[in-house]
Amino acid sequence: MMHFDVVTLFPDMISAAVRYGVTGRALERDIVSVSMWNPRDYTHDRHKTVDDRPYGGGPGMVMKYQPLHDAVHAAKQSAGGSAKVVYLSPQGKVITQSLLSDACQGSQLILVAGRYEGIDERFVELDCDDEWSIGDYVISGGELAALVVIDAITRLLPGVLGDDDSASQDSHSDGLLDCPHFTRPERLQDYEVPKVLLGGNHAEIASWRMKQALGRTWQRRPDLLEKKNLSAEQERLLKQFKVEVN
Ligand SMILES: NC(=O)c1ccc(NCc2cccc(O)c2)nc1
Repeated sequence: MMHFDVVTLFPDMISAAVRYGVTGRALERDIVSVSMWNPRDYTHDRHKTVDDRPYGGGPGMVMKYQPLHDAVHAAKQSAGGSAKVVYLSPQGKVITQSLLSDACQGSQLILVAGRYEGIDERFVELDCDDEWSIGDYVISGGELAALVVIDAITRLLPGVLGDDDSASQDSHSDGLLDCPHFTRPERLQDYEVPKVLLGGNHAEIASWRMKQALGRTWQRRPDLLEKKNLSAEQERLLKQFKVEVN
């Protein structure tokens, strides 16, 4: 059982989003659990203050250390597991499929979702083990980033996806982009389904799919291809793809 604990000022945002699809089924089957911890519940002043003005001036507010620290402490107590605390921010390490598959090994992940201009740096330094980013852009809070992490990790857990190998067939699971997919009708306007997919030759279909994955990666994300050591067969298929497109 993997425990996700989300420290967030908007707990309903998290609980509402994880109820659907793959994550919803994983919750029902107790493969994962998701708990929310609201820093506002760990304030002790009348106004339940979670933010304050930035030292040095400037626009916006900064989340205070103490409510965040106490919320994380409560999350750690709840599952007693070896919890890893991750702060989601544009300043973090950009997540990849391999980083997420490594994260599957742990049993408890505490995800801290910031709002406002950010959080007191001393919380990042003292209480967080890692800082992750879902990409080089800024959104209004870390909650959507936490949901991306929860979804992407949950899919990788054993038993979550239908036939296990569909996760391994995911794009980016072998460092390549996904191949094209088709379903009925066979003909749409002048665009036909590739004939090879209509036959039953599974070996031929598998190599067509690999060729397409290699070709699309070469065309759209050559940076990913740089990182890959291709097998002789993959090199042959990519070469064939390049000939066919020219
Ligand atoms: N790329 C991301 O993972 C990401 C994460 C959070 C976020 N917004 C909240 C926030 C939190 C901290 C600093 C800050 O500047 C903004 N925006 C983008």
